[in-house]
Amino acid sequence: MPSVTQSPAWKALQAHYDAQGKTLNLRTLLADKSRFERYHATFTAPAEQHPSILLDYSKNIVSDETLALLLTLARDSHVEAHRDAMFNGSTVNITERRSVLHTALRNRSNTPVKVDGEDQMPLVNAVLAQMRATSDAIRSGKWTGYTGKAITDVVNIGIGGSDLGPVMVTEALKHYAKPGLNVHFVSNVDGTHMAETLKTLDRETTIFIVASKTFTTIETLTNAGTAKAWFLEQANDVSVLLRFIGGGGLKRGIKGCVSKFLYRI
Ligand SMILES: O=P(O)(O)OC[C@H]1O[C@H](O)[C@H](O)[C@@H](O)[C@@H]1O
Repeated sequence: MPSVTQSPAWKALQAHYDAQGKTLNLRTLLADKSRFERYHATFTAPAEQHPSILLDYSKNIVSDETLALLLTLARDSHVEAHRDAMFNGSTVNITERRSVLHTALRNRSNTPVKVDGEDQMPLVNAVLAQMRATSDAIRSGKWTGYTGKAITDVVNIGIGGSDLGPVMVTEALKHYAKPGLNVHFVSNVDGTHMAETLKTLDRETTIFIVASKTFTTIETLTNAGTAKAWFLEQANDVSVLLRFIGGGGLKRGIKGCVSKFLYRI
């Protein structure tokens, strides 16, 4: 594949930067009172009347010409075709030779997303419903710890994307969190991270989530093993199955976790 920096669109953008871009000044750009009108976009959800998301890109150091050249570069690089391929379930993850279906997870319109001719939406909706049922059961106190006490602490064990995603969602939805239900994240394989977290927890009121796409990640498996050993110091072998929820590749799963508590991601 030819390098993007050799393309005419890139060269035109570079020439524009050398001639004018370097000296563009935000104060001068913002003096144009109609700039915001041209440099913003809004999103209105299908069921809503008013926009709920505003993207204001007027504060970027770009002129109309820069923007036009950037868009030409994006079009010439087939960004739109790549975007469409991602949304329709094509194999865009070329290293793992698979589609990336995070877009399907957010597809509330439910339009079919097909992989090898098979619509993935029923599976996505089933897992979302399963997750809703689990979180409702924990929040309402229907699911208790192994001695019957309500859950007070949830520990997410995962690293990389399997840590950052849950952390981000928890931060973003903090407002809706249930008071008294604490969430912890253990990602570091350095034993101190798990040890310091466990120090504050009660086995009778703690539940663990093991998040992993592959279930081969050594840090995650090591930390899950440590947590399991800690749990079994007091609980019995059967109850551990119910206190660990695995998220990730269904096929591999996690030792000591029944399939009912595995969530296919
Ligand atoms: O979700 P997992 O398969 O356990 O992988 C967790 C993480 O492992 C490594 O750190 C990779 O570099 C990350 O990209 C990945 O998110």
